[in-house]
Amino acid sequence: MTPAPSAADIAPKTCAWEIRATDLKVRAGRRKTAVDGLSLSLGTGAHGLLGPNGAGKTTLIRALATVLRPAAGELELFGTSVDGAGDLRSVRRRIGYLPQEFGYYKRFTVREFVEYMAWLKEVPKADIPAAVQRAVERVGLADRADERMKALSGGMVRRAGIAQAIVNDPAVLLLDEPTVGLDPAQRMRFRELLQELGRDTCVVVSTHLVEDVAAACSDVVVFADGRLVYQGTPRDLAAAGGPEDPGDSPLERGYSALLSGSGQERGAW
Ligand SMILES: Nc1ncnc2c1ncn2[C@@H]1O[C@H](COP(=O)(O)OP(=O)(O)OP(=O)(O)O)[C@@H](O)[C@H]1O
Repeated sequence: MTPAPSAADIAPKTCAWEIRATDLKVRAGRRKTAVDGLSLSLGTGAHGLLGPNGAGKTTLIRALATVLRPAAGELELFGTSVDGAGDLRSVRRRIGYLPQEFGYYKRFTVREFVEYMAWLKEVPKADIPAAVQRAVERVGLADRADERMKALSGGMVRRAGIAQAIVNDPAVLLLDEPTVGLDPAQRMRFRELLQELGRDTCVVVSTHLVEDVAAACSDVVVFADGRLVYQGTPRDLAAAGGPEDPGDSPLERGYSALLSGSGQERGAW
């Protein structure tokens, strides 16, 4: 008789890196290779993804969310290859994703929207009400949870988007420009949430706001023209800049110095 599987056999595989890309290429549209030979390993922590317009950040995040399939190279999430050949359901259950633009039914209340996303993520039915309540509380929307989505301001809609991304307690959380439209107080609160989430989650946050990265991320990934330009601590990135580099803060100057070294002009039109 075959022995029953042990708890270790059926527990989710633990791995040093939640995300591992090796010479990864991803296309945006038919022709453009927007991620062009990326090798990168990311574990638990808040990783700030910086790069100029068109660098390939959104394309990378879409590949990590398993929305886009790699064109070449290897991408592993939780040690499982996501080349499109296998069943990705168990991987997707462990991902939270806030796209730059996300769809929702305007007549849904915030609670209904987040509940719906929890159901799509296959959160066990009995756990959904508490998971939704916790998610809306974490983004400061508990008092608006029973209002319809169409009655919310742009910043509140984005906070509802963050709530749906965290409702399944993801092991990998992907946030594409999450602070767009947030007022200063909410941005501060978001930074705290990011720090909190980064303690036990692999968070990748794409942003143009270098200060958000400085305040909330333990690791910075700079991406330009589909390629990795830098990965390291915010402190080391700041040290790469000098007084002659453009920017309002040491980190911005370090970022500018790196981009000009890689042939990119930060902020050039
Ligand atoms: N559907 C598409 N068809 C063709 N090219 C595309 C498509 N989507 C994106 N691109 C191109 O791929 C490159 C990377 O785009 P992407 O949106 O990933 O960059 P990004 O770093 O997120 O930019 P931004 O900071 O402006 O949001 C750009 O050159 C863009 O023009």
